[in-house]
Amino acid sequence: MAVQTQPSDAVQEHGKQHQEQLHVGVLALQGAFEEHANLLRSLGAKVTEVRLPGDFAGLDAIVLPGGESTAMALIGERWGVFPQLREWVATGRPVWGTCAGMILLSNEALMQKEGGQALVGGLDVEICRNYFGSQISSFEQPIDTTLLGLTKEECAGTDVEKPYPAVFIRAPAILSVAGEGVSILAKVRALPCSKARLALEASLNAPAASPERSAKRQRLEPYLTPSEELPEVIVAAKKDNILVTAFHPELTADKRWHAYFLKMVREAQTKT
Ligand SMILES: NC(=O)CC[C@H](N)C(=O)O
Repeated sequence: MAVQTQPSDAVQEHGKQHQEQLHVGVLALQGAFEEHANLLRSLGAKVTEVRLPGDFAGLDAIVLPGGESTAMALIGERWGVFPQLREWVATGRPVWGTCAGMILLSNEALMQKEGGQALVGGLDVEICRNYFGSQISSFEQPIDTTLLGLTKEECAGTDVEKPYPAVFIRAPAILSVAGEGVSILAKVRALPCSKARLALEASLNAPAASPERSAKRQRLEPYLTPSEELPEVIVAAKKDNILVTAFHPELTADKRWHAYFLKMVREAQTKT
């Protein structure tokens, strides 16, 4: 009997698929993790819900969903998943934070809950929690996504020219970028809600007069001073393998942000 030395087409095909399937962890402590998992699966990824340090094994990327960043931080510290996330981000592995997840990935968060909150950090930006207001001030806003540079094929059939329907729910906004190399992917024009405005003003009162305080005043000035045009805030940004969006791409049928993230993960793999 002839010995088969070449793998059959079926085996090769299976091997190819196996090699190409991305394995994405979705932080599942609280919030909209299931919706992310479903969308990622629909784009061909294998998904694991991450609750404990042992759940990181074999992952190519992690998504931090929307929800309540303070609750996630409390559980995440207690269950030991936050220290591991910090290491994940610090070693340059791909990660995407949406809404609460974006708060967790920023190095500085204004309007924190009383007593402060733990962050994962990694992206050198200053964000303001609940910039746009409370739950009842939720809104949908079309945003331009041409900067993502996706083709129609990469977007699972979505018309990339069409504005993207971004859903904002108690969303944060990026007010300033401190470090080098942060690409701004989307902006919207909006004033801070009254609570956020008060918090921004209060943050300028401490510490005592110092060069840091005047630098901060300069950064926050556009959000506090009335002008003809509404101030612009950043709602999507990327640096190396960190992606953040203030809105909730898992709550729409449009898959372009998930497709973009998976593309970013594949590119990260070819670089290593
Ligand atoms: N929809 C959301 O993820 C809201 C985030 C929430 N404002 C927080 O601070 O965690």
